[in-house]
Amino acid sequence: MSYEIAILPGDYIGPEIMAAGLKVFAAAAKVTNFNYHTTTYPFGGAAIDQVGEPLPAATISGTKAADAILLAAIGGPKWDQAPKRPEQGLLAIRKALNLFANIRPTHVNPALVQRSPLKAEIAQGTDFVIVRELTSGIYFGEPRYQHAAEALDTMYYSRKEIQRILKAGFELAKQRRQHVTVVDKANVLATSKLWRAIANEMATDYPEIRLDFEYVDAAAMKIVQQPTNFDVIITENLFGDILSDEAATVTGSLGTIPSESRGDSGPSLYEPIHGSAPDIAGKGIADPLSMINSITMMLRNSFQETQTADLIDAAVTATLQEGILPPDLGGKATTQVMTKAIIQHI
Ligand SMILES: NC(=O)c1ccc[n+]([C@@H]2O[C@H](COP(=O)([O-])OP(=O)(O)OC[C@H]3O[C@@H](n4cnc5c(N)ncnc54)[C@H](O)[C@@H]3O)[C@@H](O)[C@H]2O)c1
Ligand SMILES: CC(C)[C@H](C(=O)O)[C@@H](O)C(=O)O
Ligand SMILES: [Mg+2]
Repeated sequence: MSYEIAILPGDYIGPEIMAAGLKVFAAAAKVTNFNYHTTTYPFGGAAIDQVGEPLPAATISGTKAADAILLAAIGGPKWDQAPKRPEQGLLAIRKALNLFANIRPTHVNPALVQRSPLKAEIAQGTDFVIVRELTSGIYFGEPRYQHAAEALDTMYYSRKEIQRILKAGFELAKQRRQHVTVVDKANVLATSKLWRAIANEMATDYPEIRLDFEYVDAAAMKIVQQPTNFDVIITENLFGDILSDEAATVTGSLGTIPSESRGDSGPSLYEPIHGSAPDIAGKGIADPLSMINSITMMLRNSFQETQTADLIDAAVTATLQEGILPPDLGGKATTQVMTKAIIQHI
């Protein structure tokens, strides 16, 4: 049995952290005899440069046929004025593969409590997951236009779209601490009012789950004030985008957080939640942990390969405990030094 993994290195620090992650993966897989095969596809700005299109047809068909997809990050100033931006490719692949549920964990690693910008007593024990709706909402709603005098975006949600993301969140909460917080703006937005109504209906199917609601502005405050109060946050596309960068920072750095984007069937896509970090690209200092953590998330969730994932996780923790940290976590270790140190622990 060998798994087929589609690799999308992307732009700026994307190829740097992808290379690091794949080295760590290969070292661990060798020890556990885990079999896999990778195929690399152009995506994002790199694909615009190669073929004039951020999501080429071959990348769609190759990723669809794979068992899982690893993406590093796309975008950057080089393509900011391009007729089609790399980000359009990212939205398009999420839509093409129906990856409506985006799972973004916020876990404060005990080895990194001191790196959180929050006081240690507030940060420690933080362990929640943001379940972000990924293929609808204001990112995709029609009509949309930009004219010189005015512009329009539309926030749209159908009942079916809300039901399936809420279900994903409730099911996840069943395996965790049975607590769901739906984050919305139901004091203003019609879409949020529908989310609340459907969440309350669905709650009757999940009597074991404690369900509460927070307005997004208050939730943004509570994520830094009492992050341990959350277990599973379910929220719409744009709110989830914003809150997940905030939540990531509580853990010490945006540079460590992975994500899974999944649908009802077909391969999941695993990627760091951060972007292509053009400000540090080419300097060799990108934190590879977000990519490495995306690989362990893939191993656990798509392949049920806990042995290889545990091996990598233990090597990462041992490295951090030795005080080998990248600059975003307050250390001096380059991407290469981090990668070598982690491999030495495998
Ligand atoms: N999924 C994706 O591919 C994705 C996600 C977010 C943003 N983007 C794109 O990335 C580009 C840059 O966006 P941005 O600068 O607003 O956000 P960003 O997430 O790339 O960077 C924000 C800050 O975090 C730092 N950072 C991020 N990842 C890091 C890592 N692994 N190690 C160390 N530091 C890290 C950066 O140096 C920067 O200071 C934009 O084109 C944006 O659209 C892509
Ligand atoms: C690059 C951008 C389109 C993307 C998003 O907003 O979804 C990113 O910020 C993310 O969080 O994956
Ligand atoms: Mg984002």
